[in-house]
Amino acid sequence: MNITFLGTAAAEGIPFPFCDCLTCNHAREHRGRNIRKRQSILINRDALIDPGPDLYASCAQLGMSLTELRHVLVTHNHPDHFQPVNLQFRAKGFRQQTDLPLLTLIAPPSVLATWDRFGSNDASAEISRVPFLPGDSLSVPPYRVEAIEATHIEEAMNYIIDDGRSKLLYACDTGLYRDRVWNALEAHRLDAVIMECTLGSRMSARTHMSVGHMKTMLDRMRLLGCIDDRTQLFATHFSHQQVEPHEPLSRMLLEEAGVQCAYDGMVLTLGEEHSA
Ligand SMILES: O=c1ccn([C@@H]2O[C@H](COP(=O)(O)O)[C@@H](O)[C@H]2O)c(=O)[nH]1
Repeated sequence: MNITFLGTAAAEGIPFPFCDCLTCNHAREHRGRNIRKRQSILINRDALIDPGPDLYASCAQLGMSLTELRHVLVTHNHPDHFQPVNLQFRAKGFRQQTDLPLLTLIAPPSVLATWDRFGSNDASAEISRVPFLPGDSLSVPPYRVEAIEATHIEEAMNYIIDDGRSKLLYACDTGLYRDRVWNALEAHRLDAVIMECTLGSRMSARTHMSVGHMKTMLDRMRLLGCIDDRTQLFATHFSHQQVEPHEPLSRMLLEEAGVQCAYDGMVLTLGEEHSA
């Protein structure tokens, strides 16, 4: 499974244009891995999680097209994770010379309501919708997708994605899992975990993760046998208000939690990593 981080920031991005905190100012001055677009990942070339506000800019910057995209999974109904216009522009009039595969839109009902409220049309966007909720699973070859309940807003989900060779847990956005979620997770042996660490080392909250909470979650996963020393661990979805620039943040995450710090353009081939 190839995974490309299209964006690694929380709602505001880094730098946030309306902010002059140290992290935002450092990013403007030093750029590189300090610049973070809003959170989204591409799996292989055919599955995308969270088509947020920076999707087109990320693809342009990384030289990637989405013409092979077949599955879009949405975690929850927040505007930094789902922007209907990204998919509305799949309509034929906007790409007259290009045929696209039918797209499966896997999303909670609240996201599908947003899709409808923005005047979207499934037929013209060549989309087949699949209402999805925590506890649901389905097969969209080559993937098996399972949703577990996130601790964030109503209907928010994290996804377990299995391509038959490797299994990924995508854990954005969430706070500490509720007890009932661990029963569902227990059955899984994970090759990679991508977990939000919105709050860095500065604070804790119920609906987002700090490095302390991340360690608590990973310790419990280890105890249950979901992860072991071979599992690759990544932190992402950082808030400019809570984290330092990329280098000190990377050091802190590695030292305190044994976790790698994701950056925009990072590519994982489960077991390897190199820049796009
Ligand atoms: O505990 C928190 C929660 C949020 N923030 C900041 O707010 C934005 C938006 O958060 P959402 O919960 O995803 O709506 C987030 O990017 C943080 O910058 C926070 O600092 N602490």
